[in-house]
Amino acid sequence: MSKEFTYADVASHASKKDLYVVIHDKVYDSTAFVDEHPGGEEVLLDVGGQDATEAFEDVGHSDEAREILADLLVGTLKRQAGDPKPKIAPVASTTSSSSSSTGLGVGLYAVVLIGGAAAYFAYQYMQSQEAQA
Ligand code: HEM
Repeated sequence: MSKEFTYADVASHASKKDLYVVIHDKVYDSTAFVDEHPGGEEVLLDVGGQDATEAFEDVGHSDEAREILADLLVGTLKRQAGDPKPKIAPVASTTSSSSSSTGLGVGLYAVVLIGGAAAYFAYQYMQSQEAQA
């Protein structure tokens, strides 16, 4: 069974020699990895003892990076009243991108409808011009 940490527990591990980060509500001990991080130690130290989900996901880390994470796992985050809200999960961004593609679908539908209507009125106009001639 994995250990549970509160935010306060995690926040007490914020130094280079003892560095925990939270990503997607899981707690990772990144101490051994700081020096090896291809993105540099600075960025990791910046999020030490905090929720690094957004920072981690913004970079678009590879599957290999996620495998490294799995090895650093020490437990899960136990949220308490008053804790900061969870940072945006990738699931949420997938949902929003799929909903925006639905938006495009509706948009295209509207373009076809409006285009059709415009063609119809243009046709009517041409007919009336011909009638006048
Ligand atoms: C313990 C958590 C983390 C692990 C295990 C990790 C792992 C890695 C790995 C393996 C790479 C190489 C590229 C790749 O495979 O995606 C990488 C690159 C990078 N990481 Fe992280 N990372 C962590 C957290 C972070 C955080 C919190 C930031 C904050 C912004 C960050 C910023 C970067 C950047 C900017 C690069 C690109 C470096 C480059 O291509 O020059 N990483 N990371």
